[in-house]
Amino acid sequence: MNSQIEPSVLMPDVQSTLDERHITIQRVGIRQVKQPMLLQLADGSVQATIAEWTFTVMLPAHEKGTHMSRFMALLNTWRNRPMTAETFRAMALEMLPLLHAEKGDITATFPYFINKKAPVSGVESLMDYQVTWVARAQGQQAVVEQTVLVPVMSLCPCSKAISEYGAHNQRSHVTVSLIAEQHYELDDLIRRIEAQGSCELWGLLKRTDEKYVTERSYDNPKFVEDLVRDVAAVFQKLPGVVSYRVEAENFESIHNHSAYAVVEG
Ligand SMILES: Nc1nc2c(ncn2[C@@H]2O[C@H](COP(=O)(O)OP(=O)(O)OP(=O)(O)O)[C@@H](O)[C@H]2O)c(=O)[nH]1
Repeated sequence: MNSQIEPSVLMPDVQSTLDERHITIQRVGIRQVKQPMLLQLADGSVQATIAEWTFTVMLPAHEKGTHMSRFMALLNTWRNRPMTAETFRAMALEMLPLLHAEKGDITATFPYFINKKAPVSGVESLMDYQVTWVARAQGQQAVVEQTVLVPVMSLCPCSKAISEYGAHNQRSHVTVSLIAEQHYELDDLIRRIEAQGSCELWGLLKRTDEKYVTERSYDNPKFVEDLVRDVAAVFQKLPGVVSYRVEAENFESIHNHSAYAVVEG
């Protein structure tokens, strides 16, 4: 064997052969890839997190297999570059020529951390929020959808109205998916959503803060319907919004099931 020849050239390349079943595959790729990820924040700092990635492309009917190794190769070239939703979009556009694909999607789900100050004592602690970015690319265009899951507190208005004292309350998950013509920072989206809960959450609370949270939620009761409507009203008014979806799940403390609502606009 000639030692100058790259060994893979001599190997059969099965995925490059012709397929005769005439079936286009809408999405083929890899998923459940866990990798460190750097986020470029608006204040110039960089946050380290870990993302779970999915990469897919459309495969034309005549091609037997995609270039499976190139998804990971793409991720490798981006792994030290701090990401924003905009660079994530650029990554999806870069994937298409690399994979010889007309169409493809990239999804990354990761925890995002905000340093919050408790409402009375001012003690600082981190809160985690689950974020998902989906970039859908076709030709020269790519659209990014940002989804954030924001935990808040909800207190039942009915329970408050019918009870001589107290009211049942619980943790609620408010999940907003947004496609917009202009960029919205994660902090900005999260704060707009948190403001609509009966009360927001913090990682660390002292007794003075706990009193505040208890009274604030009591003064601001919300059904699951109130949560989705109030959050939807915020996103309806934001400039450049193409579409939004607001979902709320209340982990009811008086039931072993959740109350649930969705608004799409
Ligand atoms: N297409 C495809 N490849 C698979 C699958 N499972 C494992 N692989 C392997 O993924 C490996 C890398 O795929 P390719 O990107 O085509 O590798 P390559 O031909 O060395 O690289 P390129 O020349 O860049 O295409 C190959 O060894 C494939 O056999 C599968 O279900 N589909």
